[in-house]
Amino acid sequence: MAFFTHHIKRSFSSSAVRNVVIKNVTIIGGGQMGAGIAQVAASTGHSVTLVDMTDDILKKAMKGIQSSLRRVVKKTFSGDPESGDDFIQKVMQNVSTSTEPSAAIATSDLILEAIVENMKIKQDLFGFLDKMAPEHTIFASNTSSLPISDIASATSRPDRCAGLHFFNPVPLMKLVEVIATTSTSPETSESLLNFTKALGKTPVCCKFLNPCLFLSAGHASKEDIDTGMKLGAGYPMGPFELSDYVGLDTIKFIMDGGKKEPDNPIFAPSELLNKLVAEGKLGKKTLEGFYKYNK
Ligand SMILES: CC(=O)CC(=O)SCCNC(=O)CCNC(=O)[C@H](O)C(C)(C)COP(=O)(O)OP(=O)(O)OC[C@H]1O[C@@H](n2cnc3c(N)ncnc32)[C@H](O)[C@@H]1OP(=O)(O)O
Ligand SMILES: NC(=O)C1=CN([C@@H]2O[C@H](COP(=O)(O)OP(=O)(O)OC[C@H]3O[C@@H](n4cnc5c(N)ncnc54)[C@H](O)[C@@H]3O)[C@@H](O)[C@H]2O)C=CC1
Repeated sequence: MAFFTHHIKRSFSSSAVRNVVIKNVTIIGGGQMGAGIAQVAASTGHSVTLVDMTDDILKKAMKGIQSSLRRVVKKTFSGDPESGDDFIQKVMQNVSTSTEPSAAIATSDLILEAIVENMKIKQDLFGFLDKMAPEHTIFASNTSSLPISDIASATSRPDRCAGLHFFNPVPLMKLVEVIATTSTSPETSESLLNFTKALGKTPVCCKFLNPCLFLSAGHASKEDIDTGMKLGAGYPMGPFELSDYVGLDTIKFIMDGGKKEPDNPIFAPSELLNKLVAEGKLGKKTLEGFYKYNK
């Protein structure tokens, strides 16, 4: 089990002299995390633009948001389905989508990146956004494992860059890490902290499992490990189920990122994980990973 040590957690002063009140949010990357964050931000009255590479991806993201909202509304508006439908409609009106983000960026208070877990691609994106965004705009990354300071180094505004690390599934998980680098200004941290609270979330720390370590060491089958962690440790999912849920490509990016710590067994390469990713078996999203899933 490894903690995300790249992420420097801090306590933030509540006496910031001035900060940006985040109202307009552009989210780059409409995959499972970006769509979930868009849903929560829109549900709490923020104006959201969700950006991805194709209209098809964005259509799928909007469909996902709508069906997740239906699940939420079933509980929060039980007994009053009409109000539930109204709520969904209002939330959906708060989200627009685009493959060409320049107009949204020009009015954004926050640009939150939730694209593929790759440093070069994230740096390229941040460098590009830096040229287009207004001066006050804060940049945040949802990265699982990459150092925020390296991503921020692609911009001319490291004081307005930070990590904002949500957990999957975003609509249900209360945790968010607000990650300040040594360059992040207190005002930026304060703004993000206030934004996080406005979303109804709480900043706490997170932990992560490398299940392949246990499997390759021959300790047990994946089924037994998952059962043990659920029944014995009280986890809602075992590590293999959770890895499939997160996405094995994302898990591999995280593990590969650990190469900087070659002596740390947590990041030991896993032949099984590499094989599954090479075969396109990325977990739940491709209907096969460690386990097989029905549509
Ligand atoms: C990689 C990183 O950088 C960091 C990370 O995110 S690590 C991942 C962190 N996430 C976790 O640890 C998740 C662990 N898993 C869980 O908490 C649960 O298994 C789970 C909430 C995902 C699913 O719960 P479950 O009981 O197995 O399944 P299910 O019955 O489908 O869902 C439970 C409830 O949640 C709701 N739900 C599940 N997913 C939802 C979603 N995306 N949106 C809205 N509601 C959802 C369901 O509607 C259901 O509601 P009811 O109780 O009213 O029926
Ligand atoms: N999956 C998880 O459980 C968690 C993931 N994260 C992090 O969130 C980020 C996104 O992860 P997921 O949503 O799971 O990935 P995903 O694969 O579901 O979605 C990524 C999306 O980004 C899009 N994209 C890639 N490059 C782009 C670009 N240059 N411009 C616009 N869109 C682009 C892709 O088309 C895709 O739709 C990663 O950094 C990941 O490490 C953080 C917490 C949990």
